[in-house]
Amino acid sequence: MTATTINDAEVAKFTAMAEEWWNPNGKFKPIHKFNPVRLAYIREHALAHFGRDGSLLRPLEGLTILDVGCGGGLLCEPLSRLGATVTGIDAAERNIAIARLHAEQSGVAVDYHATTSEALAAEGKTFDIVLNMEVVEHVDNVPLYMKSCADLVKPGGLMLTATLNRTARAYALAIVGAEYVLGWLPRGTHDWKKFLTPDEIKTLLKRNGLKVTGETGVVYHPLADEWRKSRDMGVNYMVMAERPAA
Ligand SMILES: C[S@@+](CC[C@H](N)C(=O)[O-])C[C@H]1O[C@@H](n2cnc3c(N)ncnc32)[C@H](O)[C@@H]1O
Ligand SMILES: [Mg+2]
Repeated sequence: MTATTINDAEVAKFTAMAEEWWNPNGKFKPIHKFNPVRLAYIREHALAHFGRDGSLLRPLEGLTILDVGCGGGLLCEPLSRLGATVTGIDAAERNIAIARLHAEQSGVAVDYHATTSEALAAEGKTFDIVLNMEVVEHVDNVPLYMKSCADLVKPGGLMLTATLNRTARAYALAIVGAEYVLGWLPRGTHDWKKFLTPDEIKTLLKRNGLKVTGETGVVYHPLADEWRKSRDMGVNYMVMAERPAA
């Protein structure tokens, strides 16, 4: 049997929620709220890394982006609007169907496929930027997942990872708080044991030939009802890495 990163129960869970992706007040409300800060992070680092002029209408023109575990395409669409050539993949076929329909209705070009990072890496595909946003805590075989995501990064390219830290605070906020007290997320969305610390993520990136070049925490500000970057990586965080040019 070939090794897979697919956890059937996780993929079934996301399949069951697929109709909700583009509802800003639905089950993915936290991701909608979270989207501006991570889009800004991706945009800022893509511009800096590839020497692009942010004042242009489509500053990412000519760059290829792969969004692994793209869900309904909440990142794919705005990145395509910024000019990038975007491919979105997800293990849940239903997500891909919803993402395709929405992109079509919005008049945005995104190349969507129901597949996995390991399948795409086996084909030898590579991209300027690989996004790994809120997925690693939902997969099986994390080493294979991180290796295949890293293999998909071109020499000189970037990989951005966002996930949840395995701390007591993340348990209190992301699981007890978000799922049970506030009801922001359906109960059972996250399994604390599957969370990875920034050091574990960085070790996996380095092991697969990437150089870690940045990291930030992301924290919710209740009064502003807004997520912002922070030095505090204790709950939500993002890590940036690059594959040295060949
Ligand atoms: C929390 S959602 C994040 C969606 C998207 N990246 C975002 O942040 O808007 C996790 C996504 O990963 C997908 N997924 C789970 N396991 C996967 C795997 N092994 N390979 C690819 N996608 C997977 C799920 O179907 C789901 O759409
Ligand atoms: Mg998650």
